[in-house]
Parts: sequence; C-alpha cells; structure tokens
Amino acid sequence: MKIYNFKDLTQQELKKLCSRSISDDNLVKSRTEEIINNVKSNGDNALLSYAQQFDNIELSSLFIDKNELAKIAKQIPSSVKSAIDTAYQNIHTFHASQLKQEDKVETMPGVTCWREARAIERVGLYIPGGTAVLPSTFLMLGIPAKIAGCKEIVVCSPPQQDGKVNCYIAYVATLLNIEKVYLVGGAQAVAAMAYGTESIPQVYKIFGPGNRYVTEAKKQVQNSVAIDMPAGPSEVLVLADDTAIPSYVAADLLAQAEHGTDSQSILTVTSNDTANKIIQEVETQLLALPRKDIATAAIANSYVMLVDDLSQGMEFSNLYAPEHLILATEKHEVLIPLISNAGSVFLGNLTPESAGDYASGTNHTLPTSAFAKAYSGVSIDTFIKKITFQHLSVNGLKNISNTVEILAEAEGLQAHKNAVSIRLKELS
Ligand SMILES: NC(=O)c1ccc[n+]([C@@H]2O[C@H](COP(=O)([O-])OP(=O)(O)OC[C@H]3O[C@@H](n4cnc5c(N)ncnc54)[C@H](O)[C@@H]3O)[C@@H](O)[C@H]2O)c1
Ligand SMILES: N[C@H](CO)Cc1c[nH]c[nH+]1
Ligand SMILES: [Zn+2]
Repeated sequence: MKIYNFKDLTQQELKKLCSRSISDDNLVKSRTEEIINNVKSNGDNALLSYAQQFDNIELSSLFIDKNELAKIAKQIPSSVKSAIDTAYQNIHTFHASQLKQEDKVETMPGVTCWREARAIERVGLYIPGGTAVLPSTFLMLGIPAKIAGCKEIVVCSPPQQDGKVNCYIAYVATLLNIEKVYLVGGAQAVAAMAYGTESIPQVYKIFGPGNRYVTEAKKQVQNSVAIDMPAGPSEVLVLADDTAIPSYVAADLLAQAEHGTDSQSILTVTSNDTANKIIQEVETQLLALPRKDIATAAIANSYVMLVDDLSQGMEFSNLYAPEHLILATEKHEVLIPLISNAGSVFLGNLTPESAGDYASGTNHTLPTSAFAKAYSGVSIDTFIKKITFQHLSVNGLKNISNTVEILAEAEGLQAHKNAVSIRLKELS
C-alpha cells in the first residue's frame, strides 16, 4: 500500500486521492446508456439476451414465483436459517424504532401545520449477485420497505447458473412475503424497474447497492424514477492510533477489499510504526483469503495516509467521506463530534464493520464515492415521503391574512391575494 503524508499534500493532490474515479469510467457510462436504451426499446427480450451475455444463462422464465421460492427456501441449512433469523430481528428492531409521528405545530394562533408519513407505494429493490450473492442486502432493503408499508415490492437479482436464485435469497423472500424475484442483474435490472417491461412493473423509487454498472444506471434513470443514493463499490476508512490492534485493522481493511476489485480500503494512521505493523498484517492475512485475487486488486487501489494526530485524521476522513468509518482507537468517544461526513461509523477496537454488514441492526446500504457528504444510508425515511398539512381556523385566517395579502401584492400575484380576501370578506 502506498504511503502518503497528509501535511505534505497540496489541496489538489488531496482532491485526487479522495476522488473514486477509475480510468474506464466513461466506458462504463456509455455501455450503461446503451443497455438502458435497449431495455427501453426491447423490454423482456433485451433482459433475456443480457442474461445470456453477462450471466451465461438461457432463461426460460424471467422470475421465480412465491411457490417455487418456498420450495427452494427449504434447502437452507439450519445454521444459516437461524443466523438470518437473528439478523432479521436486530435489523427489524432498529428500523422499527425509526417510525416516529411528528407533532402538530401552531405557527400563529389558529394556524396549524404538520407532516404525515406515507409509504412509497411501488418500490424496486436490487439485490447484488455478481461476484457474491448478498441475502444480507435483501434483509437491509426488504425489512424497512415492509415496516414503512410499501404495497408493491419488486425485487431483481442476477440469476444463478441453474437459472434460479439460491436458497438464502429464497428464504429471505419467504420471510418478507415477497411475491416474485426477477432474475435480472446489472444496469438492465435498473432500467427494467425504471421504465417497466412486459414482465417487470415500473416502480417509483429504486433501492440497493451494486457494481459500477448498477450504480451508473441508477444515476442515469433519475429523470424518470427516484433512487435511494449512489451505493457503489464498497469502501472503508480506518482511523487508527497506537491503541489500535494491527491484526483487527488489517481484517477490517480486507473485509471491504474482498467485495470487488474496485473497492477501496484506506488506512489513516498516526504513526509510521503502527502503519507498518498493519501493512504487514494485511499482507499475511491476504494470503489466506479464498478471494485473494479480488482483495489484492482492491488493496492495490488503496493507500495509507499518515497524519500527525487523530484530529488531523478526522480532517482527512471528512474530506474523503467514506461509506464506512472505523475508529480503531481507545479515544473514539471524543472523535464523534468531529465526524461530519461518513455513511456508518464503527467505534473502538471491538466493533468490526462486518457486524453492521450483517446483523447489528444498522443498514448496510450506504453512500459511496464521497456521496456521504450529502446522502444518508437507507433507513425507514428512504421508503417514505412526508406530506405537509395545514388548517386555518377563523382566527387563523384573520391572523395570517394581512401577511399573505401584502406578500402576494409584492409579487404582483393578485389571484393569490384574492384567495385570502374573498374568504375574509365572508367573515366580516
Ligand atoms: N454501497 C453499498 O451499500 C454496498 C452494499 C453491498 C454491496 N456493495 C457493492 O456492490 C457490488 C456488487 O457487485 P457485483 O458485481 O458482485 O454484483 P452486481 O449484482 O452489482 O452486478 C452483477 C451484474 O453486473 C452486470 N455486469 C457485469 N459485468 C458487466 C459488463 N462488463 N458490462 C455490463 N454489465 C455487466 C451483469 O448483468 C451482472 O449480472 C460490489 O461492488 C460491492 O462492493 C455496495
Ligand atoms: N459491506 C457491504 C456494504 O458496502 C455490505 C455487505 C454485504 N455482505 C457483506 N457486506
Ligand atoms: Zn461487506
């Protein structure tokens, strides 16, 4: 891993190090555009031919229905079933706690304003399945969608080699009472949910992480459909000092590196000595990983940032705005107020990022590519809209009328003024 020293870098150099751009970004953009246009024009036929091209499978059906999902789900080993059940409970508990009704507010006597939440009626969930099938993502998206009360939940995930989904995905589908899982991956799945095809219903909002094609497609369809956020290749920034445990930090860096060759794991560290111990551990642990090649490529795409102290480390972290921030230090409490940009934060040496990936309860669908500067991770809020309401009593109308009439006149909008005056006249 290349080592940089924060205080030696110019603003321009820091900006470049924080950018997640990759040399073939333009190629991904144009291929994605082509895929979206093809799905728009050719619907299901385009989806079937992409399944052949990208997933090496000739599909006889574009979906698996509820009955078949229930049959496949029975193959799940009991240990995995109970791990999914525990994760389900924790994720459900944390997300259910986010459902809150807001108070009505009287802004002036007789003028009452409030907001009420309504679920987005039709949502589309993308469950990644290219380099690894992620039933955990199905839990992370399906549970809040159900709690929020979304009526129609469309689920897309790439097909397996047998033209079906695996038993973990099928089991989660049965837990969530999902009608169908569509066997479509990549940019084509996003296009299908954005515009609809003969088989796949058009939705109002698309959720879920994915590779660069999926994430680029979500960005490109935004003129027709809402999206949760850009949630692309996984990334982590670990901020470590001399109280960090090198083997733990190395394991955390590798956990995100094994997701994909374009993942990034950044070590921000207060001493050269700790940096070297951690790098050594990364090299050792890497050799034992089954996904060694993927993780090696991601580590080659990563780096170490040396900082003078933890607060300078936080300054860099806020610039980088990581999807995951791990504070590998005993002094994590005092750093919390300094965090301004991060998707999800893991505090202290005993809190591995994998806990949040699977089972602690927080959501693992999080903004990448520095979008943590402006977006939050998925939560109940992502699946609802908030509608504002207002009611004016007689007193309220009298109290507000003068202000509205003067402002309407100032804007030259006579009809706006009339809408108040006509009511006021009736009252006098
Ligand atoms: N940010 C988050 O919250 C979060 C959460 C979980 C996973 N992730 C990320 O999701 C990603 C999952 O990626 P994945 O690839 O394993 O699965 P994926 O399901 O996102 O993508 C697989 C699909 O990509 C398409 N594809 C593959 N190569 C293509 C090409 N050359 N041209 C066009 N389309 C192509 C295929 O249709 C394939 O079915 C990883 O990068 C992981 O780090 C992010
Ligand atoms: N780390 C991923 C989010 O970037 C989520 C995940 C799913 N499975 C394992 N990890
Ligand atoms: Zn992960």
